[in-house]
Amino acid sequence: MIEAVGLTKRYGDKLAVDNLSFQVRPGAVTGFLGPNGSGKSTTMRMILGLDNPTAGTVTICGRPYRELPNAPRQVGALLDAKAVHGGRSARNHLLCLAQLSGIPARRVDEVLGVVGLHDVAKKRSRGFSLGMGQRLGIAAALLGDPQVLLFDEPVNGLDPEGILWVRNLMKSLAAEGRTVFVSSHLMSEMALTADHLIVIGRGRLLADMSVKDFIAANSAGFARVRTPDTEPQQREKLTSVLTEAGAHVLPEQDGALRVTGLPLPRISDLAHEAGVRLWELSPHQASLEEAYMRMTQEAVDYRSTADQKAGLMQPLPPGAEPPLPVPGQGQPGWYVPPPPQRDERASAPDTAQSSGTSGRPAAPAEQPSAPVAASAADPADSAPSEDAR
Ligand SMILES: Nc1ncnc2c1ncn2[C@@H]1O[C@H](COP(=O)(O)OP(=O)(O)OP(=O)(O)O)[C@@H](O)[C@H]1O
Repeated sequence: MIEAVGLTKRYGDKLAVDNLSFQVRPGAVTGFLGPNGSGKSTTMRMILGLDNPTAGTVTICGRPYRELPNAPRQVGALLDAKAVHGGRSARNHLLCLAQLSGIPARRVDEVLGVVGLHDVAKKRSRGFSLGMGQRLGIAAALLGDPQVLLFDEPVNGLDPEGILWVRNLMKSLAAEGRTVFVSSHLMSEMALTADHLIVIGRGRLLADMSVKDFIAANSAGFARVRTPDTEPQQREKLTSVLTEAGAHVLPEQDGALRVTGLPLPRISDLAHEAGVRLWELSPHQASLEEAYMRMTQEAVDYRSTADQKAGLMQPLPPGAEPPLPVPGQGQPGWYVPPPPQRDERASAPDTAQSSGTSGRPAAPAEQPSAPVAASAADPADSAPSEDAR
């Protein structure tokens, strides 16, 4: 169990972490989400004793990291996969970490197998790809077979097979009763991996709840309605009928309508009364990404501006019309999630009003390629020193 109470970190004028209180419990994967610069890495560094809090406390199993007996055997962490001596081989890097923590050498070969680096164990890590570096960092985190694991962006640079492997690894570690705290910007992956979420923005706690509750609290279900493509007037008629009845109707790119504010049976009745045939009437649940975007849109520090591409734009061909503006775009609170993908439609919940998980299929039951053996490296060896960034 990790517990933060009033955790605060200030760098000069910058309040990086602002009075954070939360618990990360064993037996579950807890996702740590927040926009760029929101304070996730700083929080993780304070958990690991690499930064001192300006105020507040954070403990692991009731003690600050630096007071844990044989901490590398209790806590494993991947903070910065690049923080490796490039001239050392993968095996030697892990051997050094193992020797510092009194971990037997055979454990190094075990974790090299677990992360799939056995064949390149004698190669210098300098030549490793981004994904291989991530795997080496994960191996270091697993080295001491710790009960508490922290991973900062573990799937960064991994290929699809690697992402699936990390997902199953996290879940297996949690299923063994370990505490697994993982940060990521990949919402679709978090929706499949995490049980619980801690979301921060500008250093402050925005949410501490299950993935299911988070989506339900930050998004609304909607109905997708499609009229015959061959009769566009039916679509217009239905749009005005539904709008008059109090629905909010948004056109989707493929010609369907996204309807919120009315239950599915009512949409069906109104269409029937108006003599509009329907080719599709389906319930949809918002994704974790949509819910996250909604919650954090006020807490984003680094946002790209519209790229005008003034000098690059081709003039429109004669007779062509510029794209239609999207209703509400640019207004405060505007956010239109992307249209659902086909596989999401296939796995949507039964009613537009129901809450639930992301609406995606459950994670496949693949197991990691080798038995999960966990362990820890001393994070102090693989992360920059305090305030050194
Ligand atoms: N050593 C430092 N000195 C000064 N400011 C820092 C230092 N470390 C972090 N910060 C600032 O604290 C804020 C939080 O940074 P942090 O790296 O914790 O965010 P993050 O949520 O991990 O971001 P990202 O998702 O981009 O990795 C940022 O504004 C960052 O510039």
